[in-house]
Amino acid sequence: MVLDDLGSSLRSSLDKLRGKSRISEEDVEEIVKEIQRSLLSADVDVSLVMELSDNIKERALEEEPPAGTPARDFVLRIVYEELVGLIGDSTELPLEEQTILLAGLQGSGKTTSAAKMAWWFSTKGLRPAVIQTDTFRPGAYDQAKEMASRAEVDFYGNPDNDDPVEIARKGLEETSEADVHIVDTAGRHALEDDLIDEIEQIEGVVEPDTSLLVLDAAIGQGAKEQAQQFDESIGIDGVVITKLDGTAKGGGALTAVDQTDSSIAFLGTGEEVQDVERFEPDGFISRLLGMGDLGQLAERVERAMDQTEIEEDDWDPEDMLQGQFTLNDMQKQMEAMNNMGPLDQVMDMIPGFGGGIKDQLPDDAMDVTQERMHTFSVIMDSMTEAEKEYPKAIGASQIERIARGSGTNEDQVRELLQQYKMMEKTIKQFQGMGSEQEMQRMMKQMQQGGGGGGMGGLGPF
Ligand SMILES: Nc1nc2c(ncn2[C@@H]2O[C@H](COP(=O)(O)OP(=O)(O)OP(=O)(O)O)[C@@H](O)[C@H]2O)c(=O)[nH]1
Repeated sequence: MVLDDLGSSLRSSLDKLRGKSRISEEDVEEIVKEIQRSLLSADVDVSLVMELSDNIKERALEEEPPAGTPARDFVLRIVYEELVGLIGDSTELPLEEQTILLAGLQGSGKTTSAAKMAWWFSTKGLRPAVIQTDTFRPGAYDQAKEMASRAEVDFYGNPDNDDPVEIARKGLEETSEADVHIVDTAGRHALEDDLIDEIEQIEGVVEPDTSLLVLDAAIGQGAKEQAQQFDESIGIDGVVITKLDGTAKGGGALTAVDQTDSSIAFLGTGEEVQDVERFEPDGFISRLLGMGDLGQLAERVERAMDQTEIEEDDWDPEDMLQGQFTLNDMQKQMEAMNNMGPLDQVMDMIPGFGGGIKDQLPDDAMDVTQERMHTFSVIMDSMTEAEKEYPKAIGASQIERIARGSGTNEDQVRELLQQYKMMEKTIKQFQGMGSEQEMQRMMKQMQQGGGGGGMGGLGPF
C-alpha cells in the first residue's frame, strides 16, 4: 500500500512524545525527518516532500496546542491535516450521466480499470458502458469484452476496425442507452507522438466530462513527465492508481496528482472487477496513520452482506465490535469476510488495528484462507448447536466425535478451535475501544479539530 512505511515509522516517532505536554524543536525535527525519509523512499517528488515537511515543522512549532491537548495528539493532527492537504479531495464524479476518458501508458491498467469503474458505477444504480478503442494491442478487445461481461455492464468494441476514433464515435452511438460512458484507449510503451495524436483525436470526438490518467502504483519519478504530457494534450482531471495490492510504493502517483493539479479518483487493488475503491482522502490517510477507515469497512461489509445473502437481522457486524462471539458468528463472519477480501485488509480498515494491535498478533491470526474456511465450515456442520454457542466446553471426546462426523481429523478440529480462540481474542481487543459510532464520533471530532485530543480513545493511538 502507498506509503505503508510512513504509518509505522511515524507511529514510533510519535510514541516518543507520549506523556509530553510540550513539544521541543528536536522532537519536531525528528518527526519531520521520519516523514521525509518515508515519503522519499516511496518515490514522492523531492520538492513536494520539502513543502510538506516545512509546513508540518512550521505549524508544530508556531501553533499553540489547545489547552490540555497532549503533544502527540497535536502533532498527529497537524500531520494528518497536511497529508490530507497534499493528497487533496477525490476527483469529483457526480452520480449522473457522463463520459469518462482513460489515458495512460501500456500495461498501466486502463482496460482493467475501465471495467472496474463501470462495475462501481453500476453498484450506484447507474447504467455504465465500456467502449474499447484499443486497436494497438492484440487481445485488448477480448480482454475488455470479457471484463465488461464479468462486471455485467454494456460493452462496445470492434476488432475488425483499426480506426480508434471511428470506434469511439460508433461506440457512443451504439451504447446510447447507458448513462456513464467509459472510453478505454490504447497505450504505448513510452510517450510517443502518435499516441498523443490518437488520444487527442479521440478526445475531440468523445468530448469527455472527465479525463483520468491511469498510473501503475509502481511508477516512480517517470510519473512527472507522463502526467505533464497527458495533461498538456487532453487535460487531466484525476488519477487512477492501480496495482496497490502489490509491493508498489505509489509515491509517483502522488507526484502526478500534484503535477496535474488534479486529484485521485479510484484505487485499484487487484485483478478482479470488484477490486476497486473510490478514493476517499480522509479514510485513506486515517488508514495510513493506523487509525482505520470505518467508511470503507462499512461499504465492504454491506457488499459482502449482499453477496452472502445474510439477513441483516441475522448477522450484525456490530456484534463483532461488541465481542459477543461464538462459533456460529465465526462461521457467518468467515463467509462474509471471504467476500470482503483478505481479513488482513479488512483489519487495516478498523480503527486502531492498522499496524497497531494487528502487528502484535501472531501471523496466522489473519491467515484464514479459503481452503481453511471450507474445512472449518465442514467441521462446524458436525457440531451441535450447544457446542457452537459454547466452544469452550468442547473436550477431547467431542473433538473425536466431530472429527469423525466431518470426515476430518482431530488436529483439524483443534486448529479450528485455536483459530476461534485467536479471533475471539482479537475481537475482545475491540471492546475497550467503544462502539463503532463512538469511534466514528471520535474520528469526526479529530477531523474537525475539536474536543481536546479526540484521538486519546483510539486504542493504540
Ligand atoms: N494485481 C493487480 N493487477 C492489476 C491491477 N490493475 C490491472 N492489473 C493487471 O495489470 C495488467 C495490465 O492491465 P491492463 O488493464 O491490461 O492494462 P492496459 O493499460 O489496458 O494495457 P494496454 O491496453 O496494453 O495499454 C493486467 O494483467 C491486469 O490484470 C490491479 O489493481 N492489481
